[in-house]
Amino acid sequence: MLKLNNVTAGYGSTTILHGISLDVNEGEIVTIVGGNGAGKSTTLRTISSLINPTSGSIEFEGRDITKMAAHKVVELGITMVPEARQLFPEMTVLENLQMGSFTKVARPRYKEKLDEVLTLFPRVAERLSQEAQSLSGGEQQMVAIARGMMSCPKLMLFDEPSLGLAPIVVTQVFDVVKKIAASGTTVLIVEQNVFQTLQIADRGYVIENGEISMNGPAQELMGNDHIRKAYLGI
Ligand SMILES: Nc1ncnc2c1ncn2[C@@H]1O[C@H](COP(=O)(O)OP(=O)(O)OP(=O)(O)O)[C@@H](O)[C@H]1O
Repeated sequence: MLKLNNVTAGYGSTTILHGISLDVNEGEIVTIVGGNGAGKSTTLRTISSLINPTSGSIEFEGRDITKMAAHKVVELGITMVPEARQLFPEMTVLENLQMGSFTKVARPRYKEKLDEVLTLFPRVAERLSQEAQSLSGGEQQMVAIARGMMSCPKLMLFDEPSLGLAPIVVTQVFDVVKKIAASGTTVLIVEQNVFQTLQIADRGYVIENGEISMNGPAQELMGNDHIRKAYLGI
């Protein structure tokens, strides 16, 4: 479904990703794990076309999206749930959800998707008229995920959805990601919370200093000595 071939990218003259290659197959949950500053968010920004690769290519459903404008990538069915939520703080929860359904594909399905996300997130349903900035961190994360779902994505990119949340909320977030995948949306998730992410993922890639240092089935990575020492603290 998604294929990165030897992608190099960065900011200005600073190269952050040094030839990243990875695949995501339809129906999978794939994770990219790694420490601070390894290049996880940069990888997602590059897939979303917020950053253009300096070399290499990106394909989605057989189509070359390497140089496509970001809004066209969303139209094709790739939606990112950004790090730190990035809601529109002074808009209500409902207005934030409406912002998610601006695409051609999503507009006619607005009502159906709204019902779906409000069933999945009953706490969000209770807070539709509240300003987004007045929600708790966990509630904001749920709204950010719900807003992403409103665009009817085929592939959802999650950028550290567990960041800064209490452990019980982190577990709820991972449960929601699993449900989204079970309902047919393919998931690529980047996380520092290596243990819980590998538990829900089918496959994983480890990124270190902008390079993929290891990849394989999630269960296998969880048993790997280097990963256990470096990321799981075992
Ligand atoms: N807008 C930017 N301009 C310049 N450098 C940036 C920018 N955004 C990120 N970087 C740099 O790119 C490197 C990789 O950052 P990135 O956000 O991709 O890492 P990450 O793996 O997601 O880390 P974290 O888990 O800490 O968010 C870091 O050294 C960071 O300082």
